[in-house]
Amino acid sequence: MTSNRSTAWPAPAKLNLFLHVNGRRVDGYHELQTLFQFIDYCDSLDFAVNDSGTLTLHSEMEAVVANSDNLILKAAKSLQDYTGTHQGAEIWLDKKLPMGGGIGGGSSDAATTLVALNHLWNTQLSQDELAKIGLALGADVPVFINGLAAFAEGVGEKLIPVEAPENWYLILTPDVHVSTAEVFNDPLLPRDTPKLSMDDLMSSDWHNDCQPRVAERYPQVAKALAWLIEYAPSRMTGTGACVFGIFDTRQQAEQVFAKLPAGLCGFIAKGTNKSPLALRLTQR
Ligand SMILES: C[C@@](CO)(OP(=O)(O)O)[C@H](O)COP(=O)(O)OP(=O)(O)OC[C@H]1O[C@@H](n2ccc(N)nc2=O)[C@H](O)[C@@H]1O
Ligand SMILES: Nc1ncnc2c1ncn2[C@@H]1O[C@H](COP(=O)(O)OP(=O)(O)O)[C@@H](O)[C@H]1O
Repeated sequence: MTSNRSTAWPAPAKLNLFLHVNGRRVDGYHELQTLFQFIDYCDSLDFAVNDSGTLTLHSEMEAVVANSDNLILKAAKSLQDYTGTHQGAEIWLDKKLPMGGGIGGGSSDAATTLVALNHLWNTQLSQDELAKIGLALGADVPVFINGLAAFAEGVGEKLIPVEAPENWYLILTPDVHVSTAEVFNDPLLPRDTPKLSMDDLMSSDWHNDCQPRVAERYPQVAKALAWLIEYAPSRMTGTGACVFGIFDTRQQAEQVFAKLPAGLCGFIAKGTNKSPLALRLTQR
């Protein structure tokens, strides 16, 4: 083990408690309104800083995604380029979050890399500067950098912190990869949900406009939702494929989890309005 290894930087997952599609911009991107909340289910990253400037990543996910395509190395390189630092890092990723399921693991890994290396390299960028670098890597990176549950607008970059109920969730992970681009290119995707104002945020009808089309095209998602909805209010997160059921207590979530039939997989997590990454920073 390298002696200067800084360990256990969390990269939490997120849920989109709702995802409303309000319109389509001329550049083809969609105007969204969404409510991001973190859950206490995380990837974990270790970092060892070096003076040679080299960036290396150790991860079992290399079998699925080449290291050169990994958002962790892209984030570290972006921070080097932006700050001009000559420092590098050896990075270890313990991957727990299912990939491509709409819970934001890649974006969260990128955000944790930016926040941790800004700290360990002492490059002293502000949160806003880190969020700007992060946005170029993915629309969901800024919320992970800010570390607070947020109402988001635009393509997800305009963030207003909110206190959402910190429920317990049973999250089901259908074994299917849903392409975000494919969902947004679907001619039948509803794109006309009226915009909410902050005042009616908590009292309005929360839904996910992508859910009906994804459920229709992916029977595994439809099956997970059909089962879960029998026990709790349930929705899809992001563009899928994961779906979550909402519970008041861990015990209620566990009772339903115990009934999970063969062929469905999932996990239990607690919603949290302050990211475990933000908590890690304050503990330093
Ligand atoms: C919609 C969200 C909600 O959290 O879905 P999930 O990725 O979490 O499922 C995200 O903001 C997704 O953001 P991000 O993950 O950066 O999207 P990308 O993969 O870059 O988008 C792939 C493609 O989807 C389309 N796209 C994406 C976001 C958006 N607001 N409008 C779009 O039309 C674009 O064609 C884009 O090229
Ligand atoms: N560190 C990473 N973790 C997860 N996915 C990554 C990572 N780096 C690059 N990717 C790529 O990003 C894609 C989307 O990842 P992820 O964030 O898990 O999905 P989603 O945005 O649907 O939650 C993956 O399928 C993978 O190709």
